[in-house]
This record gives sequence, structure tokens and C-alpha cells, in this order.
Amino acid sequence: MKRILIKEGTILSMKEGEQAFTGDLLIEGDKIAMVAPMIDQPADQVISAKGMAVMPGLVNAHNHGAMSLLRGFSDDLKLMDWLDKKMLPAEARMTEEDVYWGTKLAIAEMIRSGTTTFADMYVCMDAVANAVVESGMRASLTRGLVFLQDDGGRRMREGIDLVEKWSGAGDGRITTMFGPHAPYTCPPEPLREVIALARQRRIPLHIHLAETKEETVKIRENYGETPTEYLYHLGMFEHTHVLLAHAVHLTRKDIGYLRGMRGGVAHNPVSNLKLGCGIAPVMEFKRQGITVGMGTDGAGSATTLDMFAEIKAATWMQKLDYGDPTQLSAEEALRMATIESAKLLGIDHEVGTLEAGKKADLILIDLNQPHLQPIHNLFSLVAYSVNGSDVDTVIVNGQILMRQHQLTTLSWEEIQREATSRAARLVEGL
Ligand SMILES: N[C@@H](CCSC[C@H]1O[C@@H](n2cnc3c(=O)[nH]cnc32)[C@H](O)[C@@H]1O)C(=O)O
Ligand SMILES: [Zn+2]
Repeated sequence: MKRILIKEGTILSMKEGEQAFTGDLLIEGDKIAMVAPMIDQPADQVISAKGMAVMPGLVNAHNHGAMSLLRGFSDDLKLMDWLDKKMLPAEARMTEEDVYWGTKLAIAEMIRSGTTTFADMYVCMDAVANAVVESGMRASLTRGLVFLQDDGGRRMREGIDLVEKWSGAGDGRITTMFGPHAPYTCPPEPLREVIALARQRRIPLHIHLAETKEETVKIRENYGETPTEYLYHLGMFEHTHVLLAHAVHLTRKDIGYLRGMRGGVAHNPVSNLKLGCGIAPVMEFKRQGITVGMGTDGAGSATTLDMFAEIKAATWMQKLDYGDPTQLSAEEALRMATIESAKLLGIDHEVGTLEAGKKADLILIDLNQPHLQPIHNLFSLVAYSVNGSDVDTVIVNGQILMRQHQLTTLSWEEIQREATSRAARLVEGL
């Protein structure tokens, strides 16, 4: 079993109540064996973390990886126009190979910016899973299900295939969910069916909820209730772990329906800001004991997959909303991007904090730079001053995926070549 010893780092374990301290971390195989002020043990590889922060890898709780091919192609549009007129037509041209390279582009960006796990909802999930296995990332995969056309059965079959074929693959790095896309793309019948399936097979659900005002209007016209009530009355929150992406437009009553739910909300602040969706009631969710994690959404809307940008935006939005800078602290936002997101993916027993027995998913951040000195409070520094590009080293499941900013499992030249030509073909004439 390979042993990697990380020496003299500033360790931010993200364990409840633990402050940063100078120390060492020992990895044995795919696990963290020990975290302590000083570890004097033999190792196959010693990494000096002097001048670096060592923290859990970030967990991106909502993404559509392959949409990185559509980054910047149609910005500054309303969500429904963006989706109907631009994204869906471009996505209709996507082949398995496009999804494979688009996902690799996303993974390269995520590793470069310190993300070690992501939740992905997309199509051609064999291609996505292959990209995940080859890159060494950890992921929760979902076949997104839009039930507006008459081939819903085929989509559902693909969703089941993903779950059957890929759960536990990549040495356990891959988990799966069922993914009804959103209340406005899933009528009651197929939605009921997916909920029953998830319950039978004990597989979590991943769905978009109440992202825009328009969605709430549309669902009220169709069903006479809010999007949250619509899901609640179909039984989605009973006995099922559910990952709700966005959850921006909820009434107080809606929030009450989520109390005690398994799973929780993936907040996507940059995407919400950029699309002008609104400010999700993050502080209210937290007060009600609802788990809130963090994601980027696809690069087609958010335009970047840098979780450090989300961490900043999340805090700014709550502070602005309340006119009160004490809302959503640096530490709380970092917790959302690590352990709380891990809870949403149902893998908090494996990742999200640095402690013995958990999987070795961690990042080293180079603090020896003008914008990261001096160091008064590491929570503040990492939440408010670090950018994704400051990440120096990334380890997932005990495997080094990036060292001194160099990707070790992916060829950037190849990804760039493939992504450029494929992206051009997808948007031609649109
Ligand atoms: N179009 C597929 C379903 C794909 S699921 C993932 C879908 O989410 C869509 N998507 C990406 N970002 C957002 C968002 O912010 N809100 C709602 N949908 C989104 C994206 O265009 C993609 O098609 C089908 O018909 O079977
Ligand atoms: Zn999304």
C-alpha cells in the first residue's frame, strides 16, 4: 500500500470546532491514516506543504460537466430562452464523444481549482463515467430526465442502466442518483414513477427546483401550487434522499415542507446571480436544519467551475440580502463547499473533512503569494482571498491528480484540441 506523507502544512480539517494548526498528514492507500502536529513515519513519497494550506477537496454538488463545451456561447439571456433556444438545440447535436471530451474539459478545470468530487446531471452517462474513471475524480452521476417528448421510456431506461452499471465503479469513486430534471419538465405521472423507483432501489434523487420566478408562475398555471408543493404532494420528500438544485423561490410554507427531509439544497450562487434568478433563502434553510451545500451548475450558465468563486458569492449574497455582514461567515461557506455538499451526495462518511479513516481527498493551496499574506485567520483567507488557480496539489482516493499545478492523469493538449473543434461544430449556425 502506497504511503504519502504531507509535512508541515497549515491544516484546515473542517472538522466541527477545529481551528487551523501546523501539522502533518499521512495517507495509506486510498485513506487518510493520521492527521497530527507531527508524524514521524516512513513513507514512499514525502510532500512538503510548508507555506501551504491543506484542506479537504471541494465538493461541487451540482453540475452539467459537458456543458463546458458551451461556455460563453450564449450569455445574457433569460433562463428559459437560454435553455430552449440555445442549449437544447446545441445539446441535441451532442454525440457520446462530445460528452466525453466536454466532461474531461470540466474535470480538468475542476481539478485545477481544487474540486475533488462533483455531482453531474447529464446525458450519455457512459461517456461521463468513463471520463470520471480515467481522470481519477470522485463523482455522483445522474442521467437527467426530461419528460416532454414521447420517448420518456428510453430516458428512464438509460437512467436505470447508469445506476446498475456504474454504482461503485472506479474503486468506489462513482455513486449514482436518479435525475428527474425539474418540475417544469416532468409531469406528475413519470415523476411519480421515478420517485417510486428511487425508493425501491434506495437510490437518491437529483432535481432542479424553483430556479426562476417564471418557473413558479408556470407550475401554478399548470397545477395550482408552488414547485415545492408540487414535489411534496407527489411524495418526493418521504423516505427518499433528495438533492435539490437552486431552491431560490420558496415561500415560508415551502421551506416548512423541506424540514426533516433527507438530502437538502445545492446552492448555486454564481449561476443565480448571473441569470438574475434571485437570492436563495440559505440562512432560513440553515435555521430550519435543512442541509445546504454548494455547486456551480454547468459552465454553460455559470461560465466557471471555480468553487472558490461560489464560496465568495454565497457569502456576499446573504450579506447583501440581509444588509448585514455577519450573515453566512467564511467558515460556514467553506463548510457548505465541503462537508455539507458531501452530505447532499450521501458520502459524508467518506469525504468532506480531513480525519483518519476517511478517503484521502485533499488539496494543497499555495499561500506564498501577495494576495494571501499575511495570515490572520485561515477560514477568512481561504473563503475570501483564495482563487481556484492558487491550488497547487490535488489528491483523490490517495492518487495525486495534480502536483505543482500540473495535471497528472489528463492531457491538457489533447483536451484542448478536442474541445475546441467539437465546441465549434455544436454551435454552428445557432
Ligand atoms: N436534455 C436532456 C436532459 C439533460 S439533463 C441536463 C439538462 O439540464 C439543463 N440545464 C443546464 N443548466 C440548467 C439550469 O440552470 N436550469 C435548468 N436546466 C439546466 C441542460 O441544458 C441539460 O439539458 C434530455 O432531454 O434528455
Ligand atoms: Zn443545473
